[in-house]
Amino acid sequence: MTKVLCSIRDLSVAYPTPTGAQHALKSVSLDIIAGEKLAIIGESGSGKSTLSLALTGLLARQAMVDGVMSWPGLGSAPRAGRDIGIVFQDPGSSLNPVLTIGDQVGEGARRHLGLGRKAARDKAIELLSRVRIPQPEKAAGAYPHQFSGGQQQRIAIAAAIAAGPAVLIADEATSALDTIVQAEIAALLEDLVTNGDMTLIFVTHDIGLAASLADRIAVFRTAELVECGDARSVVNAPRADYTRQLLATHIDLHSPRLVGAADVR
Ligand SMILES: Nc1ncnc2c1ncn2[C@@H]1O[C@H](COP(=O)(O)OP(=O)(O)OP(=O)(O)O)[C@@H](O)[C@H]1O
Ligand code: NI
Repeated sequence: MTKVLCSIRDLSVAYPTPTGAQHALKSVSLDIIAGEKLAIIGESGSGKSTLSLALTGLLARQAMVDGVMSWPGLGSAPRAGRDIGIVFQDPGSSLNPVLTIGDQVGEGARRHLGLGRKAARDKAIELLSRVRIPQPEKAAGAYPHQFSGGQQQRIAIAAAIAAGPAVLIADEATSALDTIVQAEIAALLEDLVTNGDMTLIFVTHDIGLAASLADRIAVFRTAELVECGDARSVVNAPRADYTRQLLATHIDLHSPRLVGAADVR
């Protein structure tokens, strides 16, 4: 049975600009199902990050918000860091260069789960091993610059899931990485969700990556949700012209991956 984790109805978000309010989301309605992997795709500026921030409760102060967002699956709005974790494109911006990664990963567990120093460190080591950082005990004492970009992103993911959130949002979390590392991070996210009873919201430009990872795909264009459905149907039988265009562009660029991932014939 499907359980609705979050129900979004007629959500609009606008930002003030010198020429008046500009919509980043326009009357978006969407249900997020508990335990699903939902990909949010669309071109730059379509509102994907605005939706991530609205879900996390981290919208900019000047954002004007209308509509309803309810969390029947949680009972109340999620607390950022506790019930909902988020990782961004650039792990450098979420990791503090002067703190050991053990301290950073353990921080969420200390703050939200009330663990003491020693327990938080043990938890950090467990999480680092879960995101497959080699030699996690040793790694816990090291600083971010001692790791590659892909490893830093794994560390940021470990920190985001430290408090055991129900939802993890990965906002272009793989975009800055090369293709192989990108695929590894996507596989890690998939594994964490499958084995961790978590809902994954995966924001990307890349319909191929969305098709290979997600159960459902929501397609955004200029602040509007143009279609949302089962990943296979969105890829094999898109309803919106815009989705067809995205697929056509993708097939030009990377047809083998998309074909392999989604059985497009
Ligand atoms: N804090 C802000 N203040 C003003 N305008 C903003 C703010 N954040 C986003 N916008 C505007 O809202 C629109 C949607 O932005 P958003 O970041 O949600 O898009 P996106 O789909 O995530 O794009 P990208 O793929 O480039 O990350 C854009 O026109 C953007 O310029
Ligand atoms: Ni974005």
